[in-house]
Formats: sequence, structure tokens, C-alpha cells
Amino acid sequence: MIHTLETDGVQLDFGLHRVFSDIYLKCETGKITGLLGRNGEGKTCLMKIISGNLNASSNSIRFDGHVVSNARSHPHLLLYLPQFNFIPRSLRVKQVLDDFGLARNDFINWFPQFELDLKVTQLSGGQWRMLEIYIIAKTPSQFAMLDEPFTHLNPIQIENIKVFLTAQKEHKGILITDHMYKHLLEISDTVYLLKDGKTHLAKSIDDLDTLGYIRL
Ligand SMILES: Nc1ncnc2c1ncn2[C@@H]1O[C@H](COP(=O)(O)OP(=O)(O)OP(=O)(O)O)[C@@H](O)[C@H]1O
Repeated sequence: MIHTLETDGVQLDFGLHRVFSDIYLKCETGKITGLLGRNGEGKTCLMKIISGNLNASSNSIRFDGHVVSNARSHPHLLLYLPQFNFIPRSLRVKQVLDDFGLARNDFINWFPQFELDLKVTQLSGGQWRMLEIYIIAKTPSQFAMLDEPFTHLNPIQIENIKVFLTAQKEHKGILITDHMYKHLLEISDTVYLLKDGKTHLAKSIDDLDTLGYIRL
């Protein structure tokens, strides 16, 4: 069965600044949905609204057609990788995996360079991020939302994460925002561009040029 996550009718204002006016976004299990936009267009705010971490004056977030306003209280529906690190630094990698009920050997199969006995505080910024991406993508939920997963990762690890995420979409729907648009385009089945408070479906790299996101 294919599950859907749909968002529309989102209105968000900070004082006189209207961030969103016309949003429509649909994610499906089995697919990666990319969300692009220039700095300040509202990618993080939209993810926070979908997860229930930010209140909008109006919005409709629907899972399989049912309105869910506080998805963060329903981890079986949605898990969210925020921009900031969320794993406690004092734990060892193996403890973190155990706490989330994830198999250590599967993690090592994907990322053999990790030492399970290291504490999170001993990881590099990129390794810390990879561990968090793994947790959010592997923990069972219908959807995973990733805010800038490629930040801090070197080119080879970005390629590894792309292969990893593409494999995980077999089990869930994934919504990703990142400024590395070429990587995002490569793995996304559908891409939306946020511009001037609206979402625009971008079907090709030419659309991103036409919409003024890139210059070809
Ligand atoms: N707490 C807040 N108070 C006032 N304005 C805010 C607040 N949070 C976000 N904004 C504004 O909302 C807009 C969208 O911010 P958001 O962080 O979602 O953008 P973004 O697209 O994720 O940007 P970036 O690509 O730089 O991370 C920006 O103009 C930002 O200044």
C-alpha cells in the first residue's frame, strides 16, 4: 500500500513578513521528494510546520487523507532530521544504535569506517551527521524528513548517503531539502521549488533556471 503525506493551505507570517501563501506538497512512500529554495524561502519552516514544531496561522497536514497537526507525537508516521544535531554526545555509537533498536551489523555494513565503541563526541561533524541520517532513515516510520543531510559530508560520503537513501525509499517516503541541488535532483522522484511563498513543481533542471533558482 502506498501512503501519502500532503501539505496545503499553509499560511505563515512573522509580523508583516508573509513566508507562505500558496503551498502544496505531496510525498509518497516509495519515493524521494526534493524541496529546493533559496536561503530564507522557508524550507526549514515548512518542515517544522509539517512535523508540528512550528505553528502556522493555517495549514492542513494530511497522512493518507487524515489531518495530523502534531506529527512529532506520531513517530510511526514521521521522523524528522533537523538542521541541528540531536544525538546526545556522551553516548557511544553502539549505545545509540541499541537505544533506537537498530542492528549494529547493518549500520557497519553501510558505514564500515565507524568504530562502534567511539563516543559521539569523538566523531567528526560529518560522521555525527551520517549516524543521525542512518537513525532517521532506518527507524520504522512511514515518512522521514531530512533538513540538509549533505552538510558536513565529503563527496564520497555524499555518494554513499545517496545510495543509502535510495535503498531506504523502498520502506518509506523521504522528503529532503538541501542546497546541493544536483545531488538532490539525482535521487529525487519529484522536486518542488519554494519561491515567494509558493511551491512550484520542477520537472527539469530547465524549470529551476526558468524559476530563477539557478543560472544555466
Ligand atoms: N523565529 C522567527 N522569527 C522571525 N522570522 C523568522 C523566524 N524563523 C524564520 N524566520 C524567517 O522565515 C523565513 C524562512 O526561514 P527558513 O529558515 O525556513 O528558510 P530556509 O529556506 O530554510 O533558509 P536556509 O536555506 O537559509 O536554511 C526567513 O525569512 C526567516 O528570516
